[in-house]
Amino acid sequence: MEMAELEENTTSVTTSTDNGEAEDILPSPSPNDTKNDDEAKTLIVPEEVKQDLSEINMHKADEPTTTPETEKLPIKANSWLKVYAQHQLWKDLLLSLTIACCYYIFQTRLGILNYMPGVPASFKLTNQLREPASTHYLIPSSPFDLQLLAQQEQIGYTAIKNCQNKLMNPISAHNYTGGYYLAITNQYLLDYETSSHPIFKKNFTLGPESVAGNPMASFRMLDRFVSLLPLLHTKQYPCDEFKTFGVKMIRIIRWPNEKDVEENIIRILRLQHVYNFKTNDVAQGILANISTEITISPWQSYQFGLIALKHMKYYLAVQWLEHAMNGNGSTRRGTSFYRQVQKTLNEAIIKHDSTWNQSIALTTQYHFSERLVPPGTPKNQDLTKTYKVSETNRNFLVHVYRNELEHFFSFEINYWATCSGEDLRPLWMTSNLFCWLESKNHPTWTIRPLKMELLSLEPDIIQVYDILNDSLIEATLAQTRPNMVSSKVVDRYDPKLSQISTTRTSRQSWLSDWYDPQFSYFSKTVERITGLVATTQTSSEKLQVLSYSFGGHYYPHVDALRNNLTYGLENGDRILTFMYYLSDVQAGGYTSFTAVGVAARPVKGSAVFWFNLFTNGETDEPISQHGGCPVIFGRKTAANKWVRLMDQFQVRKCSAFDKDTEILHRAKINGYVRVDTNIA
Ligand SMILES: O=C(O)CCC(=O)C(=O)O
Ligand SMILES: [Fe+2]
Repeated sequence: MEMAELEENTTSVTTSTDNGEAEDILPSPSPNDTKNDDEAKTLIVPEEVKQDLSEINMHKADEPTTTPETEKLPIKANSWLKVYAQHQLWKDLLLSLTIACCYYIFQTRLGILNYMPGVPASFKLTNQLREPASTHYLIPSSPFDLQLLAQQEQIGYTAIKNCQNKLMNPISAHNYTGGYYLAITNQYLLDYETSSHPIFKKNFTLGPESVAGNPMASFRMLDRFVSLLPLLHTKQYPCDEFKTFGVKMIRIIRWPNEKDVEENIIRILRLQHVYNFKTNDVAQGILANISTEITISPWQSYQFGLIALKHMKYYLAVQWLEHAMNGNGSTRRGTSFYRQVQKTLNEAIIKHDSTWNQSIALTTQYHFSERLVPPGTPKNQDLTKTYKVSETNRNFLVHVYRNELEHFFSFEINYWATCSGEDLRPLWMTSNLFCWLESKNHPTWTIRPLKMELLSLEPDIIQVYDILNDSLIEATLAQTRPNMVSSKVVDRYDPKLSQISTTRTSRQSWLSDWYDPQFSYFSKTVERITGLVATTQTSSEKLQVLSYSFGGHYYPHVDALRNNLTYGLENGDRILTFMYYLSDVQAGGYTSFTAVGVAARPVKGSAVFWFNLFTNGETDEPISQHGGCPVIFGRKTAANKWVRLMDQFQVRKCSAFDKDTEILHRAKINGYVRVDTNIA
């Protein structure tokens, strides 16, 4: 399914949601609620609701009305509150407000966290207090969330470490509960000391950030919080310091739950799926040839298998379950754990094989990875041959795709390949690509020419370096960080289906040029580089600032809004995307141009830009299709400036069919300085 970017109509979305919630919570006025029938009548048809009513009746003109009109009326919360106030019905006003508040608290503040095994019931109750919506803690496994958690765990670790000595006292160690707590304490300490601790030891100040940017360390941390720490957070645990830590944790952050662990696993599975990381490597803590030395136990491998199965990544489920059984040789045959894993593995193999379909096999072999088990395949068959076919097949598909033939899976295969750094551009193109110094586009660049790099010809995709300074980046992030919310996408065919989605797992915030003069730099720079109009309110959208943590991605899409063009309809569609990179990324996080066959590397202070529309106004699809590759280590921040079509009528000539980009053309006319070495 094709998704397009949700444009900036968040205010209207929120408003309608608020109204929707409020409808349910307000008591429908009943005669018992009011003092007499006359008053009740006045309430039932309030003046400002009458208008809504007549509108609704207009739409429902043909429907037989069996129930009184007022009962069907979708009355807005604030309408009723106003009515109560106007009529000085203080009791009703108070009641409605109380119900509204309770509803709000239950819906937004209290998560239903029944995931924590071994946590006392009283503890669970307080634990249900979650952060208010719309802070940056909103998404499980978000970097800020994990960072704070990692920072706090330092305190918990010190408390537990002190407690270990107490528990090793011969009297408590021999007592039954003392022995139990000592065992768990030791297990916790070992777990911590083989994951987060070495990271903190390397660099104490950057410790929390490094844990939060490392999928393996984060997973191990969340898993400790969910499966080990609750066992210690009991009345009996002889360690007051740790109890204080637990209570503080609930107050200042929240206690992570199994959903957070699941989200972390999903992100690691996504990394495997896109980058083709081998399960055995991941279990050894190796991602993208970088060894984290943070490993996954057989029990945890089993959890990975279960989550992969739940999310229908059958080939990964099979691999993780196999690993749980024999991966590191420590799982003994015949134990109940072994049998449990075996049972789940059988289930996964059946599901895997039944989804195998010979007719689509050639295009989706990467989905099935190296484990190709079509029904009837003899065991121990040499699969290397089939794997090779898939490589050849992928190159073939790249070719097909470049020739713009419809092919369902090819863009996805190109996405995986380019995200991994493969260059699929044809020779005719790469041999004509170059870098140049641009000094004539605008007087600004006379003294400090722009470093331009052509990533693609027809259409031109250009990356330009060193156009942002660190202080502006800092200011932008500081300004937007508190307002980050999870990004949404809208269904191309049904805009009502806008939702937090798995196709786009970033967080975002909007920043206006008019908020602070320093932020107008982003629009001005677009104008000075592209020659388009971008600094007026109608010519470009506010800056959209994005943040991705590990596993965060944006599945291939086009930025043009087409059918979903509602916000700023009169300004026209998104003619050009100018995307600034506000950070480097430790590993991953490229921007893949699926049809062109190349990915831009995120370099802090650079930007990449391209036209989404032809000069005749139509969407340049699939060529403008692109996606944000999953971040492997670290965090990625970027910012989009979308330029709209209508205000460009004087600067970009319309034509029936002209794919050419003006920027390179103009540079050539200006006599640009060509640099043949790669700037990046
Ligand atoms: O993060 C990226 O590299 C791509 C982001 C993107 O395509 C978008 O926000 O529309
Ligand atoms: Fe995009």
